[in-house]
Amino acid sequence: MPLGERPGDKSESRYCGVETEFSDDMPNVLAFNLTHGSFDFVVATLMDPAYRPSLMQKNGGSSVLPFAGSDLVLSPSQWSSHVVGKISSWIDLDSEDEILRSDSEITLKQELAWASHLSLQACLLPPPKGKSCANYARCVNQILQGLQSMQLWLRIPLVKTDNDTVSVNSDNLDDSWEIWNSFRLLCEHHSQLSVVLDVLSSLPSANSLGRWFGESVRAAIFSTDCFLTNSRGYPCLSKRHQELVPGFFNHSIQIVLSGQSVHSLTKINSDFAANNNDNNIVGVQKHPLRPYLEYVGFLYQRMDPLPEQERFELGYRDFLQSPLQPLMDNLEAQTYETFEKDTTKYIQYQRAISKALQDRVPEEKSSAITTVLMVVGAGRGPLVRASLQAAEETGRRLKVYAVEKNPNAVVTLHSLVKLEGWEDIVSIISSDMRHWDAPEKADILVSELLGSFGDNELSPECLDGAQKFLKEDGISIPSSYTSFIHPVTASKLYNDVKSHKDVAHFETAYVVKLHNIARLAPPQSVFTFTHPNRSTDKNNSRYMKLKFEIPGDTGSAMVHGFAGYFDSTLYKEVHLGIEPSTSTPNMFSWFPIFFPLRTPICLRPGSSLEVHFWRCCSPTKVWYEWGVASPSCSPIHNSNGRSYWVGL
Ligand SMILES: C[S@@+](CC[C@H](N)C(=O)[O-])C[C@H]1O[C@@H](n2cnc3c(N)ncnc32)[C@H](O)[C@@H]1O
Repeated sequence: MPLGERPGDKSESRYCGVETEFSDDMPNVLAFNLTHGSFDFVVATLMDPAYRPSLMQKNGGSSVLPFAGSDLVLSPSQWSSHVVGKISSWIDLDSEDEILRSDSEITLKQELAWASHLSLQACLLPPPKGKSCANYARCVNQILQGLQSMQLWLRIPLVKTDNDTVSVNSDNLDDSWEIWNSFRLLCEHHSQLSVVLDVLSSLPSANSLGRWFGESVRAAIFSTDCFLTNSRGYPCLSKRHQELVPGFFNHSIQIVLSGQSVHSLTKINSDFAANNNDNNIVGVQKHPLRPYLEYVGFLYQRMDPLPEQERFELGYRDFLQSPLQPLMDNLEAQTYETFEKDTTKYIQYQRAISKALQDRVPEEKSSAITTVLMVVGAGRGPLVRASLQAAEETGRRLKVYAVEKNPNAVVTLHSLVKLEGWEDIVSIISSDMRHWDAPEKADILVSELLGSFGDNELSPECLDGAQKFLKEDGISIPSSYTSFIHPVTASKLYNDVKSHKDVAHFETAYVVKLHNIARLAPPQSVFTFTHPNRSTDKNNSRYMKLKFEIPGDTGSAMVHGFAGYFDSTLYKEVHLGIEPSTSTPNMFSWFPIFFPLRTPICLRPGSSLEVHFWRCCSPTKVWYEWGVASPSCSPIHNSNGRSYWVGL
């Protein structure tokens, strides 16, 4: 039984497992923990802990390996849905002791072969014993090469001691993230290798915890030692631990409970019997960890339900999409329909247009002057509608030209004008705005040609062409837009890009609803474009060098790429954008953009990251190039736009 569906959150259930001792009676382990204890799965030791291959040989013992029962004791679906295999915790593949090392390697291989035979979904690997884990990683890496679909979860204690005196490049050996990082680097970021965090009673700083949300963390093990006791004698967590649990749930990290009950069950059991007025319950004791599970369930239930839009977007989380090319391609009806649902965007445009109309025509002349407004890139008409509503709201007279180069959207525009009775006010022009020979000049030019990175759908090039029919003192809405980036840990995105096994995918920017990422520094602005552009030099190429300072208390972190955003000033103080610190609430037209790095770069606490971004233009295309220069150099990505470009 999952921890339950919260009201309004039917799409996402959360599960809670329990770590169990070795038992060769697996049906009983499942009955006790799942049926009686209400856990969803067990993390069960697969092999008798006393087993050592060298002892078996010496004693000439049986060749039957001492696993926890045969495969037949549970059904295949019970094994795969309810059991995570736990690899013997004594193994130490980096021990100085050759016999122990060899025993460990043999046992690891035997246990993982058995787990594959049982079709388990995942196996929990014990934490590396010391700071050096090369031989352990080598052996796991060998196994990963031939593994079908099973996941390997490396157990890592959640430890980072604060050390204010850490200097750049010093080995901060008190940070367990370093062990994980070494291990996964040795295993080349294998996508079937992930982390399980062992949560301890004291927690690292919030900054340092945040790093883990960009890593592939599958579960968090809470030992009963982490729990405090509330005034009624029941287990509860410290405030910081309490805050961590919803963070785990939000990032699809399952909770596993472990250890012996350290809370007196006498009272809890008598409460249990008193609350269950059922004769059959007499003599039935609660599962010793049930109060802990109920507490975790309580923390889950009290989380705020996801807003409707977030629920709708669950399927898009961390899913890479190619950015639209609305200039080169013609958008489909479905895409326009999605845009048109974003009422927030049109409300912002309407506010901007209203202000511009009021500034353009004083109240006393409102019935005498007709403002010429051109919507360039009108799509199926929502900005035409917003313009007409702004005119009505402000009492200004309007003449509208709706310019659109997509012939299919022009069909919709014609039927809309007829349907709404706009024939006298709105003229439809089926043309590319860059080549239209306008019969008169506009007072206001309204467009929405913005991509997730602002200029990436070639708004600058289109508006440079269109501004020839804007009056000298005319207004462009938007009046400017700026792109932003910051470095992120995003191991899922990195692995998804890597799965294509080519350079081209690493040199492509993706639109993605970022979720399981860690933001390593605040965003900084990259390129700004202002309209109308009255300068004589219409060069839209840009170059920017940025330096990000990594906080000293975070610990080291991995950069897998850069998250990109935009903010646009529509008119005066009316803006619209997705840069996290100023983003327009309840607007969903744009997900962020992601620029990957071919090789992730490790950042030390207190160090700085120097990155270079270029916007390059040729007569036929526009593209970005990017590269890191410090702390180490990456190749320049997307040289000459060889992998990713936007067509003019
Ligand atoms: C992002 S959509 C916005 C559509 C509409 N304004 C809205 O808000 O739903 C951009 C529109 O501009 C059109 N467009 C892009 N470049 C254009 C150009 N050079 N000339 C005319 N239309 C263009 C596209 O076909 C598309 O319909």
